[in-house]
Amino acid sequence: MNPYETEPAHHGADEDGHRLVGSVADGEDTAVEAALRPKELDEFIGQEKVRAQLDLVLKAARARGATADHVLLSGAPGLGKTTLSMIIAAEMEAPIRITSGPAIQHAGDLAAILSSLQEGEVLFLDEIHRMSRPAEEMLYMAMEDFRVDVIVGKGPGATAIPLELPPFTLVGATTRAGLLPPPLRDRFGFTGHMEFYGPAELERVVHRSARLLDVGIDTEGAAEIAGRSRGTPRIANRLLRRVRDYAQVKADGAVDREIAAAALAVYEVDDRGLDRLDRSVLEALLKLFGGGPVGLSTLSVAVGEERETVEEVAEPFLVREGLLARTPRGRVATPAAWAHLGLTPPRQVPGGPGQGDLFAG
Ligand SMILES: Nc1ncnc2c1ncn2[C@@H]1O[C@H](COP(=O)(O)OP(=O)(O)OP(=O)(O)O)[C@@H](O)[C@H]1O
Repeated sequence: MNPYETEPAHHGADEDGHRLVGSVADGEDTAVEAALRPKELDEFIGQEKVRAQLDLVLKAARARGATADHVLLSGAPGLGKTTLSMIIAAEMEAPIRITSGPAIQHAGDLAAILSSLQEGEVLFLDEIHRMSRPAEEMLYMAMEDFRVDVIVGKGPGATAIPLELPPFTLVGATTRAGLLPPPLRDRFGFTGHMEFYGPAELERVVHRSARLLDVGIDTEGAAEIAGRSRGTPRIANRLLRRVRDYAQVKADGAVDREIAAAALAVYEVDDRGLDRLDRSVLEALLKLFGGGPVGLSTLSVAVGEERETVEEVAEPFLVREGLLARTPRGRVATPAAWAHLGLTPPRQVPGGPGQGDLFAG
């Protein structure tokens, strides 16, 4: 692990990338996403607040003939941070360079990138919170003074050679703005928080992508996919591609509610966007432990998964959906979880311990 990493390693990230409902990009996403990215701010669906704020920042910079202020975008994977950074560059009619925090291990790596930027260029730094500390410190000066000190030599003979940089716009992306050290956060002129998308917005994403992929889809078919997309355009686009396959093989290629539901049933994505892993966690919690509380380790053994997989891959969405709660005594199912799986909660003995209490800890 990188000694400078400011966040625990993403045990779950690789696994998440292999799920149909994972929000991290997989190989196929990378290949297809370029074609599906909105190219202008007006084309970008949802995120009204961020869009309106960014629109002002960019228009003002353009009117002044200046380079736009540095922009920080925070939000979960797949919500459109890369897409927005490309839109920023397009709106500023500037070229864009794309890199990521983990790719910059040494300050020298960053110096090489910064010193080759053109005037006005947009530098997109994904996962900026995972950059090494020395690179981060170099970035402070570059952002503020458009200057870096390049250290030449080692030990007592080392000298710092100042290097002027052309003005550029840094667009940093992070899953959690709170992970950034305050001096770095403070150097951004504008921070946009990306929210999960609502069903109506996701429907628009599905319709737009279907048009670009030349897939016939009706309103109900799009709604069916949107409702299972976990608030995330990347997942909506991925589900659409799988539904398209199904429609081509099993029907005439057109997508309606029935086709979408049947296709996603094949892939075990239920009407709320839960997949096999999510449901097996919920089922174990409800059927084996009476809804909890049950400790994470016990729950993970029961599901046959690693602790990290349950905690980092399955739970965040279950918590967000209000199906599972993390309490000091262990994991607890909510009434919505019982309802979602069509099960009836056991009757609690007044004052007595819940069945799952036996397993808590
Ligand atoms: N507002 C939107 N309107 C239409 N499509 C969108 C929107 N936001 C994202 N998408 C689509 O979702 C996909 C993923 O978006 P993007 O790569 O920008 O996400 P991201 O937040 O940068 O993810 P990561 O953090 O993993 O890099 C792209 O194909 C993009 O076209």
